[in-house]
Amino acid sequence: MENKTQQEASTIKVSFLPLTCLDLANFDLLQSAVSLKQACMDCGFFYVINHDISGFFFICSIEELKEEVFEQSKKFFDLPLEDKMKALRNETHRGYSPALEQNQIHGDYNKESFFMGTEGLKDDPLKAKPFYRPNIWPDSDVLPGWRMTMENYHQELLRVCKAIARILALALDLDADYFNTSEMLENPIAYMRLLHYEGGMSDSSRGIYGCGAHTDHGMMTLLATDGVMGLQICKDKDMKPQKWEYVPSIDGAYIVNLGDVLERWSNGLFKSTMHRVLANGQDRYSASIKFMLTFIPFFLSPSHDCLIECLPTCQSENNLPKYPAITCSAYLTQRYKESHRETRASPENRPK
Ligand SMILES: O=C(O)CCC(=O)C(=O)O
Ligand SMILES: [Fe+2]
Repeated sequence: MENKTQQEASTIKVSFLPLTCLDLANFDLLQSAVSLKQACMDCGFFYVINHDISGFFFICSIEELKEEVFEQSKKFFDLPLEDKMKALRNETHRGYSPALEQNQIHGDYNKESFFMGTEGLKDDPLKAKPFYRPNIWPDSDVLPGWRMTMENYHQELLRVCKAIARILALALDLDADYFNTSEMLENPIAYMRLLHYEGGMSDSSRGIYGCGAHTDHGMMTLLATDGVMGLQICKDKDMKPQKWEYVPSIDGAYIVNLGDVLERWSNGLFKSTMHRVLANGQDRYSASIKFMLTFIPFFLSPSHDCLIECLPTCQSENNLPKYPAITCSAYLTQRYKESHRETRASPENRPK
């Protein structure tokens, strides 16, 4: 735990951060890849716009779906506690997590959340694996259509993630479709988290935050908020005093941040940057989806033990892999344990 002086100093220097904006409608993928590469090396946070994906016969408005997600999310969190507790989070991290559960444990106060993940299809051998277990849903009589909204959103954001992954692959000097194969993004582990910050005030001198400082575990996170300010990032965790910069929400854009898996794969070239949420007394809602992007051969369960290891384009004789290879299941299991232990795992304590 930082001492009081450091914490106070770390919150004095706050400013807004101008971030790169990735336009998915830009046909010049190489140009997009060049600016994305810079953003990923700089801080791993960027905006994505023009993510509505149109096919021959339809235009799917993810923006409309997003609004519905926020409406439905609010309806759920507005339910009496006893109704929400019927969907209480289970051992595979799905369902409702009340505000008090994380209170004091993570330094996250007044925050309630709802988790859902990727489900294995019927008769799919993956279904038996912990990361593919069935979700828990609120009662459909109480919240009709809730489950469908969340499942559609989850599905649509996977398409946005795949579009971003093409440009990320180019930025890493890989083929555009490197991540979009049946071994990878066809079957990703993707956790969605709805959050409701219940209007308390952060107090850094007492280690109280909406969401304490952390890095995200997976490959990338797509974040939408209701526009209430709160998210901050710290580009250099070793700088004293730490400098925290606000990342504002922009209408029609997602905030994307890279996670630890991509930092490992890219041999530290791309950053998984520490971030936190300051609560400012207002209610705040956010929805994030974390893509784990694992090497999972279609319909093969042993794939849970695939390796996260340095990408071929990120190593050379003079730049040897910095992180040992680790199986995906070992890595994710360890990270989940850490984030549910007594204190939130600090970025310094990530598995080596
Ligand atoms: O609520 C937010 O703005 C950020 C939440 C976050 O960092 C996360 O879900 O990992
Ligand atoms: Fe996060």
